Amino acid sequence: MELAINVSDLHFSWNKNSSFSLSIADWQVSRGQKVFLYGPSGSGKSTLLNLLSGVITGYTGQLKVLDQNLQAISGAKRDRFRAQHIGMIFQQFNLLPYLNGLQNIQLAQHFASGSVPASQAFFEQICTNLQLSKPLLNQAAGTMSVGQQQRIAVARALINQPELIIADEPTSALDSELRDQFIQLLLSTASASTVIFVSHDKSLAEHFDVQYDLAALQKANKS
Ligand SMILES: Nc1ncnc2c1ncn2[C@@H]1O[C@H](COP(=O)(O)OP(=O)(O)OP(=O)(O)O)[C@@H](O)[C@H]1O
Repeated sequence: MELAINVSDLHFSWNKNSSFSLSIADWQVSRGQKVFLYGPSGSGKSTLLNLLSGVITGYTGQLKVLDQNLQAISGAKRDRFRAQHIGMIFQQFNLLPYLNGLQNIQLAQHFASGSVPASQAFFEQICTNLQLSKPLLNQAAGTMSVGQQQRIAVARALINQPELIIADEPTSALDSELRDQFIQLLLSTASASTVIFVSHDKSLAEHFDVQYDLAALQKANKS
């Protein structure tokens, strides 16, 4: 079984005085698996995602993401690895408001320079799946509705065909019907990728292959 994520004896604290620490003794995610990760506020979901994407380091134990030990390489290499292999979707989408939809998507391609550029056919497939019309691609992101921004953010995360997609509470601004539609859209467009999707909302778990409660994952490992 090829692994996308392989964790053993992972331990992380923000600093010596921090009351919070994240410890996972053993956790594996296979390539292509669609994973739902939930847990209450403050349980460490964003901290774990930041470790998985190499945004933070300074942990002890083993953490391999797509067979790469992100702590063993330089910050610049980590940034390049993230741009080329990981697509990220955040709660606030992080689009640049003065750029249009297309330019926001192209930014991801710019940062991933060195990887094979997406073909026009793949770009068009993403636009069709995510219902991104030409007028929307030409519209400034700052003037888009939340749902439109979200679809642009997904296109940006998928355009480099990353092996791993990390989504941190990307549905919190949507009502429940749009939430389900959004997840189906994301999972069908990212069918070849491993997806780690984080939310407080357990009712979304049914869309995924496997679900983890982060608090239980930590406790189970301690017992
Ligand atoms: N940069 C930081 N420096 C120090 N402590 C931090 C930092 N970021 C987060 N923490 C602490 O780490 C703990 C876990 O936070 P984290 O954001 O990972 O939780 P979460 O499960 O994602 O929460 P939420 O669902 O509310 O977003 C919290 O106690 C938080 O205060």
